[in-house]
Amino acid sequence: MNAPTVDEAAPLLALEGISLRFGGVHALQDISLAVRPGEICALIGPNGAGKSSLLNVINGVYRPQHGRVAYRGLSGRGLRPRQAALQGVARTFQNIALFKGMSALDNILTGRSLHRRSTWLEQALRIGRADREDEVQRRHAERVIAFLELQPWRHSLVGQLPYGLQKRVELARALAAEPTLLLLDEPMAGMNASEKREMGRHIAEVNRTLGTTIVLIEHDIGVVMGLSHHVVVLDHGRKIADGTPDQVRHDPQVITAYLGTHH
Ligand SMILES: Nc1ncnc2c1ncn2[C@@H]1O[C@H](COP(=O)(O)OP(=O)(O)OP(=O)(O)O)[C@@H](O)[C@H]1O
Repeated sequence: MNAPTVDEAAPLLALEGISLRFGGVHALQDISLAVRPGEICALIGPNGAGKSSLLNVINGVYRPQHGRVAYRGLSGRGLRPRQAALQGVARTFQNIALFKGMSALDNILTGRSLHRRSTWLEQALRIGRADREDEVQRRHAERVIAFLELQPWRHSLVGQLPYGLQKRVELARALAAEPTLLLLDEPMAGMNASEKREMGRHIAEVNRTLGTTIVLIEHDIGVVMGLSHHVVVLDHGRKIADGTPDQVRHDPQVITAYLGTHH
């Protein structure tokens, strides 16, 4: 997979000195990092390193005790989740969070909710703007479905789809929101090798074709190194490396953390 040229402009997202505690647990300690527009940035590290917590700080689910989050000209202790969504941050979850009894298309349509102008009453009665909007949202969802090659399953109930396709529907739902920054929490967890290749291809395509900036958590180092422009390594809540895949691959601290010989 060829990495696209990454814009050298100012960061889209900058974290400065982020610390997050849960009681006595220091989930994140003094984390600073910058994500440039158009890049795929991977967060890697052993279990419990703080990767999911960091995604939750970025999209405002967790508010750090210390530090600043700067995103698209907004800067502060962190965004609120709704503010983050309105500012173009979308995410997927480690454990699939879809409506299993609904079709793939209807799940993907839920990703369009922020783009609706009609009130819930207009939507419930299917009157006024709601009717016209339905058509627009559906057309948009169909474009995402085509882009991620999900057409054969658009009317299938999500709960009946194989795991790899459910993960792709979840990616589609996040993409339906037209995000500027897409956060993917283990998009390939639990997949076999060919499903991982397929998902890696789609993620690269989203980045390359739509220009979406992506921060992803992934455990499979082979996948990460082939897909990402930028890799940040966390261990026990601290950042231990930050650089290109090649720089990180040869970092002695990273090798030690992964071999687990320093604890
Ligand atoms: N809501 C919470 N309440 C209490 N402790 C938490 C909470 N969320 C995370 N933690 C703790 O913070 C630390 C970092 O957890 P986090 O889930 O961010 O790590 P991770 O790198 O994503 O791990 P994994 O790879 O296992 O998903 C862990 O010690 C975890 O137990």
